[in-house]
Amino acid sequence: MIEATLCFPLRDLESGTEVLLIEKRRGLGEGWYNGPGGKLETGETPRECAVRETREEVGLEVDPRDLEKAAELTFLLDGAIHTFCHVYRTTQFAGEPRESPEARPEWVDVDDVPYEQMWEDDQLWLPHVLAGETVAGEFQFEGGKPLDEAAFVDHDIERGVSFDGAARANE
Ligand SMILES: CNc1ncnc2c1ncn2[C@@H]1O[C@H](COP(=O)(O)OP(=O)(O)OP(=O)(O)O)[C@@H](O)[C@H]1O
Repeated sequence: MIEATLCFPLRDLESGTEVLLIEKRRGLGEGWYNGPGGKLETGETPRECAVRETREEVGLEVDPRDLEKAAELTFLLDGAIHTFCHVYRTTQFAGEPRESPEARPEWVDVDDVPYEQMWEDDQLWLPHVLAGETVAGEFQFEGGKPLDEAAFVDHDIERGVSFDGAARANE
């Protein structure tokens, strides 16, 4: 099983709230929009991973204490867990987004997210994350690897879940 993270930086403008998305340039989900994120390295906590991936992919500095846990997503492929993903949002960050070999960053209005150019499951959970809610979701794909060519067949979503238990403070 792959353990991964996604981080959604948010900023308030007079025109509304914007989220920093990336257009992924290589690897899983290439060509699609997503948040900065990726797989945990050995010995790394999910928060540390989200901080590192946000720095590496778009050049923003985030303090792990400013990351708010927003979702836990389980992606199943042909009945087995393929990826478990920790999702964070933050309104606190330093620096200006810059391009990297992995990603092209783009601020988009939260009401204008390009769901048709994203993973099919994103439209089911990301609106809640962007609205400040918490989500636990399970998403089933079928048809063999790679995951981004498999068919999305079923899902189960719980909203308003708590991730704040003391034992989970580092997640
Ligand atoms: C199935 N539906 C999905 N919906 C939304 N997001 C999804 C996702 N499935 C995977 N993700 C995310 O996609 C990133 C890939 O991780 P990432 O390490 O960049 O993968 P990639 O294969 O490019 O590997 P390397 O760059 O070699 O590490 C990682 O944040 C992961 O949480």
